[in-house]
Amino acid sequence: MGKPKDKPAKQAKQYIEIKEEPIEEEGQRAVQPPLEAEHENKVKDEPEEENDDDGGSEAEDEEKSFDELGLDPRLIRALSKKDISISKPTPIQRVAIPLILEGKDVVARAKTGSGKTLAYLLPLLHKLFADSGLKQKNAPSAFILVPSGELCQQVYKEISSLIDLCKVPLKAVPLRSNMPISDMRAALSGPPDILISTPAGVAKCLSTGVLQSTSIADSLEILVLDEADLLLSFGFEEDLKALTALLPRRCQCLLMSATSSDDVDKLKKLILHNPYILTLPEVDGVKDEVIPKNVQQFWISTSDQDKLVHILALLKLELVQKKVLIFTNSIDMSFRLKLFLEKFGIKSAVLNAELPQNSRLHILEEFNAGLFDYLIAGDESEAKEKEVVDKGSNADTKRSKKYPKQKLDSEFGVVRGIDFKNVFTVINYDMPGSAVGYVHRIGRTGRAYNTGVSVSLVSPDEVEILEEVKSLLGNEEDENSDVISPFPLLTKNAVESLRYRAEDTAKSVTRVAVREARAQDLRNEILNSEKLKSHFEANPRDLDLLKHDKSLSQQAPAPHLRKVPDYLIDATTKEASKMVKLARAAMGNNPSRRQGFKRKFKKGGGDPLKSFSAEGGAKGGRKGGMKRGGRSTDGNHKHNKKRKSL
Ligand SMILES: Nc1ncnc2c1ncn2[C@@H]1O[C@H](COP(=O)(O)OP(=O)(O)OP(=O)(O)O)[C@@H](O)[C@H]1O
Repeated sequence: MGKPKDKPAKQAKQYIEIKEEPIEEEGQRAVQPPLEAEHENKVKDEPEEENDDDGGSEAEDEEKSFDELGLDPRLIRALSKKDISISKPTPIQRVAIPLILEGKDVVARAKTGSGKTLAYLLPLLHKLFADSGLKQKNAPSAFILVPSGELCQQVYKEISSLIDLCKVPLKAVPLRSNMPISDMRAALSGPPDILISTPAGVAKCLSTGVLQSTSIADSLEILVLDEADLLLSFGFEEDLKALTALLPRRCQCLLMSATSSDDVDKLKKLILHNPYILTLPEVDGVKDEVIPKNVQQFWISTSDQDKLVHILALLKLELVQKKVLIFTNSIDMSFRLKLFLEKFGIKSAVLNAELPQNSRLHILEEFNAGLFDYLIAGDESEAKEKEVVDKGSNADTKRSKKYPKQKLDSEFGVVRGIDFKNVFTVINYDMPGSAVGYVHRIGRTGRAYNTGVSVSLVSPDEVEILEEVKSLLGNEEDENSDVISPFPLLTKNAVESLRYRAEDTAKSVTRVAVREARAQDLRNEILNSEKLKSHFEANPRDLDLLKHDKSLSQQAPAPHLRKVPDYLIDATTKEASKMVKLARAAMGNNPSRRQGFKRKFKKGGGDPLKSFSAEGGAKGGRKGGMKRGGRSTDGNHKHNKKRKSL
């Protein structure tokens, strides 16, 4: 088994800023300052190391393999056997893995989709392989705490597949706080080596005696807080405090997060001990590293009422590539959109906190497996934040209050951390309520260095939040550089050509129709949920049992709405649509080809989104690129100062 060959701190200096907290005096981890208390340790920068005296160069570090990080060969083989073979570590993995193997506490903040899960899972498994069977235990050796049930399942699947592929006798179990106590007891009998749960799940085990605090103190070796920025905001503070008091001094703690926040700081102070803090550097003062560079971000200025016709034009005229994940801020709006799109023959599924968990997991699995192309996610947590900003001005937000909060699953988190596979386009039908919410939503595309696009529909009420996002992601030194540009492929003509049909159809999607569809979907999914439970127990790999993008309206779409007549589409839009299709064909379904595609277009300067001008038609190459001050849809031209290169 190899050892890390370079000092980890040195290894990826060029990618990640490493800060090491000063050594505290020896003490019990159990004696922790209260959450509110000021942490006494100050973060200090690592001493400057101008020259790489170990001979390591930036290029060499980029080439570092998993093997050179000192990981167990079984894990490396397992990575190569996964559905999408993983051969080279991502930057955060390159830095975090050796530190974790050395036993350090680590705080890792890295952009969405950058591979944080494997950054902690691989060294965690490596350590458990080595320790396996050494000591009789009464509780799991590792706890992985996540903020939502979906993430719990996702992490569990990832661990289970690695354990299976490595053929080691380790056991991981996922836990839900709403599980019956008898199920919890059965899950923890043994005990398993790894427990994946929300903090509430662990708290329930403790309060019901399923887990003993002395067993945790004796057995726990590693604690991971994944999506740490959410753990406190999802209301797990008390549960975490209770657990902290039980942590043995030797327990290694890891904290993973895509964004930094006061909550992350609180957790760091509460739980970690002399951690290495891995954070992304601001490259040349540019802060947009939070969102991967390979995601092109666009916006469209529109009134609230016109959002339907705009999204129809984007999807029906094929101006965005599939798969498409669409965010709304309420469940009602999700169903309204689904019903509306159905009328035009566009099938979609809705994901929301009201559905039973089995259904939600199955919807995610089907979408990830490519069984349908459009998923509408009701991201109500963002609406709540937005309500404060909006003072309740949004009609759909108001309507959603009819559905009492307790009906929704409080551990549902549709946005953050969920690894939606191969989503090319994220559309914000409603803008999220916060800039951080925006980062997490957009992070569902461009994962693992694939390319992606985001398009936000921005009404006058939402301009403020757009500005917040711009200032969060923008380049302080060059105020004119737009991180989010006006969407260049949708012309005013294209929108107008669909306006009559869209407005006429929108009238038929009444509140009553929405309410009925919502109730119908819930009934279907409750039935499905039971079938799913038993079916998946018997056939864990079968994805084809139930389809979630079924039509909810009674009538089939009218033929004239299903197909947009040729005479309605102007030449510019046809050209734009053709280019998007060509781009899709060039990429195929294989995500790994996307990178190659991007390189290909880069060389020729012909990425359609970069080179197409809605005014002048597609010309390819730099000359044909969107001009300064060029105009996309009405109202956007003023903001079209300069396009960010990717
Ligand atoms: N070294 C790698 N090479 C290629 N793909 C990878 C690598 N590591 C992870 N991935 C893939 O990248 C995707 C995103 O990884 P992951 O979910 O860990 O991101 P994340 O940083 O946790 O994002 P988020 O902050 O949104 O949760 C996953 O599909 C994962 O399988």
